[in-house]
Amino acid sequence: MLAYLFIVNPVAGKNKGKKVIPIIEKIMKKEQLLYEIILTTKIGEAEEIAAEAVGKDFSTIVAVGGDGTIHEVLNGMAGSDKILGIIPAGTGNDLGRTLNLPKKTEAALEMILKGKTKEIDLGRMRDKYFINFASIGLDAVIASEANSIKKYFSGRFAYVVAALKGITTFKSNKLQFIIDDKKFYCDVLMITLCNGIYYGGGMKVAPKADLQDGYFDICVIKNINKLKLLLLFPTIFWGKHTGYKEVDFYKGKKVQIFAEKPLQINADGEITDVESLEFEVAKQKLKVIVNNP
Ligand SMILES: Nc1ncnc2c1ncn2[C@@H]1O[C@H](COP(=O)(O)OP(=O)(O)OP(=O)(O)O)[C@@H](O)[C@H]1O
Repeated sequence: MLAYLFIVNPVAGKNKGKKVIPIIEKIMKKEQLLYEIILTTKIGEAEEIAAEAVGKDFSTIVAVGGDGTIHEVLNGMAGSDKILGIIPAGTGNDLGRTLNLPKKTEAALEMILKGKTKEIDLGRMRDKYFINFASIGLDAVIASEANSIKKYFSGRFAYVVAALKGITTFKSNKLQFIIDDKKFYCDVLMITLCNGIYYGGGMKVAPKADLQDGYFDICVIKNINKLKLLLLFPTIFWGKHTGYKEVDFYKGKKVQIFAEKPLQINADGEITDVESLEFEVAKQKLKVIVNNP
């Protein structure tokens, strides 16, 4: 049976989530397809709804919202054979940018109904998955600040405001990290494990990242003085930070990070505190509906 479950975050994208519901209903009724729409009422609920849907007769689970909603939905369905559809309705929509998904709801839904899929890697840290990226350091601090102000500003602008605050106040971390079997020790501002290319509302952090290659593209920004950092940071929007000598790139399937003090993690834009920092590319991929498989 070809049935669709739409998990809608009504408050995503400054309430854009709520506005797309009539469009979904109109098209699904016109096409006479079986569907259900469930609205989330609180943080974390999309994961519970998706996990329940895995045991039901839905072929496709559609996340309607931003990167945070997609992150929650995929955590509920990872490891199952269900297909993930995405209707971008967030402020940043960084995964949609990497996947080149249509921004208009009608076009995104049309693509979902065509149902062409791509098998995409997932990152895993203990029992949690991420699809776009996970990062520690300056970025997690900036993202946490951006999350609190993005009710007032657009995704990219909120990130820039938060970045200016973070850059001027942040202190680097001396840490050891191991990528597969190779050990590194340095004073870092941030480490980002990228599956997708973009984050932070369109920053091209890992221009060569490939969602299907089975590897993280790991971007390490070492400690530099604040003035140089102010110059470097905006270049990430165009992927031009790759030319700085303080920026290193690696590829790896497993990454461990050992820090002197506990760090926050930013996974797909959601901030969490964790004790153990161990990441790996998950064994099982996720089928995601795209325009051009
Ligand atoms: N009914 C709700 N009320 C308040 N928050 C909710 C509700 N449903 C979901 N959320 C939370 O809203 C947060 C933001 O969602 P999401 O990331 O999808 O949108 P966004 O922030 O606008 O987009 P993006 O992450 O692409 O910038 C998520 O952490 C999610 O858990």
